[in-house]
Amino acid sequence: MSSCLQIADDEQGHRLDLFCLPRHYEQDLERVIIPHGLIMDRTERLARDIFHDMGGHHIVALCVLKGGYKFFSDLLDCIKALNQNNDMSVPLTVDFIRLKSYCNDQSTQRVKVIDGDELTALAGKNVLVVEDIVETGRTMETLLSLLSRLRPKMVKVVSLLVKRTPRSSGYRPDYIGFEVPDKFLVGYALDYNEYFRDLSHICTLKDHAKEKYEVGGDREADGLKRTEDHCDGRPPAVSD
Ligand SMILES: O=P(O)(O)OC[C@H]1O[C@H](OP(=O)(O)OP(=O)(O)O)[C@H](O)[C@@H]1O
Ligand SMILES: Nc1nc2[nH]cnc2c(=O)[nH]1
Repeated sequence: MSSCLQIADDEQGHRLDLFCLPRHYEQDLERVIIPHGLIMDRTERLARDIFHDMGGHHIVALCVLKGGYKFFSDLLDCIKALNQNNDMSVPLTVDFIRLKSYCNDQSTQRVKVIDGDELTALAGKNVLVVEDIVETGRTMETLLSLLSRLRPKMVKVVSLLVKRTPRSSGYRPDYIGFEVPDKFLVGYALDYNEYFRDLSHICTLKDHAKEKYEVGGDREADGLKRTEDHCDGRPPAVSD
């Protein structure tokens, strides 16, 4: 089983005033759960593991947008650094796919392919899928089934985060950065209705922030379908 850094369920995280944070989110955040520096340190090690396991062959790194873009960029920078400083090196090319299933802090249970490159180029290739978080596992299982039809030579998945949750299908990526408690996380490109991607640390949200940036109004009364209809990838307007 892939080893990873465990963030315990009773981990309280860190006080906000110990870190630099954007002023526009100061009232919305609860705690810093994973500081940016720790993300970078763990990413460096994941890059080394991937380089040793997959090195020697051309890798197509497939970024799962939007949430995966920061981790993808930092992970590839680390692999590039290894390429420059080792006798062995691995040619890297990149591809992108955009998948969406979350609205507010819940899965709509339908994974939509919004857009992406023509992925037929993945046939016969060693593919490294780069994802920010696995929660239910639905997004990754949908993508892996889509990829299998393209007949790649090999597919490995790296996810920065895996959530410990009873909602999980049991799916585990090949490489995992951190295993995290069952809390909704934002920052480092993880969003809440498109906000908070512009935050460096991974944080929890205050309850009032979930209401402030909510899409679709009263979720209890509206039900899942209406909420899903309102989540079109455009950030809701919020007053300061
Ligand atoms: O394991 P799951 O329960 O399927 O959840 C994981 C997915 O949820 C998020 O995507 P989201 O739908 O929020 O789109 P985004 O990447 O544009 O933020 C995240 O980026 C993963 O792709
Ligand atoms: N931003 C964000 N997206 C998710 N998708 C699945 N789980 C999460 C989460 O905790 N935060």
